[in-house]
Amino acid sequence: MVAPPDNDVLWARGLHYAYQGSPALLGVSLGVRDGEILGIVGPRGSGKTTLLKCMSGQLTPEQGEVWFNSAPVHTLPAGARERLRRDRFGWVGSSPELVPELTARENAALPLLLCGIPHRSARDTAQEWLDRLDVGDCARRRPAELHQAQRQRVAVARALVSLPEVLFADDPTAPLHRPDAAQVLRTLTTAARTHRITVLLATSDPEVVAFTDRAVGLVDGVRSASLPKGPQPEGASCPASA
Ligand SMILES: Nc1ncnc2c1ncn2[C@@H]1O[C@H](COP(=O)(O)OP(=O)(O)OP(=O)(O)O)[C@@H](O)[C@H]1O
Repeated sequence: MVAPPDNDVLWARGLHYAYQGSPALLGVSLGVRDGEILGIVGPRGSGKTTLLKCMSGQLTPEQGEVWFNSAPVHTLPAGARERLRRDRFGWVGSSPELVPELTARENAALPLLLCGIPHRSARDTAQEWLDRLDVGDCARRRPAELHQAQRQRVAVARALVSLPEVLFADDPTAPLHRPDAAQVLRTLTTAARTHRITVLLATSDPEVVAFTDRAVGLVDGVRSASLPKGPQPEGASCPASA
């Protein structure tokens, strides 16, 4: 094994992964710099989710290596990978997987409570993130009482509340209308830049590239050329309160 370059917080080399023999990744290599917001752009089924899961330690690649802060992830035992994901990484997917019995604020506070933060402090911090994402007034409601877009904002708050070192965002705005999506992306990327959170942002929407520092393409499990950053969508540069 050869250690990755020092300035890459996350680094993958030659990742291969297949589902029951059907290939999803065919030798993907990728370096992510500290504090960078990196877009991974590709059509449906191109392997974005599989790549994020391999890089976050949720899946073990069949071939290839993943390194985080110059330490190998792909060789870690399951328990250590679980701790890494809980303590250092955040994840938000394209559908909000909230705990139905908990309120929006309790859902958003979960990562803090799991790290042993006292209840009151966790609740207050969760409320701040719900406010930033414009769902502060939904704090006491349970997921079934919220619209899909509100649930997704709660899921984004939950992903950011513990200020992870790396946030894996897998098409986080897929269930949102365009203006909603732009606002959530502004809050997410502003928070990441303010708190120096490294972000891997997978999307099938080329317009999302405007919110990233750099973007790479993925097609049929293979990296394509890096994508140019287009103009920001209207209002994308407005600062969010994060
Ligand atoms: N659990 C699974 N079992 C079998 N095949 C899968 C599974 N998950 C993904 N695949 C297949 O692997 C390939 C890559 O899927 P993946 O979800 O990583 O792509 P994606 O770019 O994230 O797509 P989407 O935008 O639709 O989420 C696709 O052909 C998909 O059908």
